[in-house]
Amino acid sequence: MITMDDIVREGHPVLREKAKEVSLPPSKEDKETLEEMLQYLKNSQDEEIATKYNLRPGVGLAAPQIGLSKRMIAVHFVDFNEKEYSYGLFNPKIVSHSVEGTYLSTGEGCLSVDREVPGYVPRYARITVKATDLEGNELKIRLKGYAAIVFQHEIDHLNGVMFYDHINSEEPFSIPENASVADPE
Ligand SMILES: CC(C)(C)[C@H](NC(=O)Nc1cc(F)cc(F)c1)C(=O)N(CC(=O)NO)CC1CCCC1
Ligand SMILES: [Zn+2]
Repeated sequence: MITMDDIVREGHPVLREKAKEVSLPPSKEDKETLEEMLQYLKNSQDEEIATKYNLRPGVGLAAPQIGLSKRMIAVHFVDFNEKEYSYGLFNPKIVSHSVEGTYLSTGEGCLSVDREVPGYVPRYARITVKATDLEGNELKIRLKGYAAIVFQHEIDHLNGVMFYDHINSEEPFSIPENASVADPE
């Protein structure tokens, strides 16, 4: 099982690499790794297991965060409107996005970053993602709000981008005027 010991922290070069496409159909090994990434998120959100294995509760994980420079991400969360998202995805790609922006009023953190980095992280408010799931289905997923933020955060990891790269260093709590907060009303 994946534990916090398997999660690389900022400073590790793999977090700044552009991850490689996974050749499809995926090898048994790639499929198992992606399943383990999804299982980490489920375990981390289970009070008992998270406590027993000292797991930081996560909503998303990208393969580079376990030292694997491959275009694979896992997400597992419920959004502000109680909609559930649970996916293991190969080669996710943002194929279109809104002009409007969004951000979390709490800012963002990262399983690979053991410190608080204050500031708003501007994201696209709506995105359409194409990817292949664990069953080999080609998906086209339209996302908005918190879900759009999580997917953008994870896909950024595949391109060597960390959330704080988006924070305005002069004015960390400034946001583009066409951005609205993603938090629940
Ligand atoms: C870094 C961390 C603070 C752990 C963040 N979790 C989070 O924002 N909230 C959360 C997590 C739960 F499991 C259950 C719950 F109710 C709330 C997170 O998982 N990530 C994923 C990550 O680091 N991926 O690489 C960071 C989030 C910041 C915005 C989107 C993802
Ligand atoms: Zn992260």
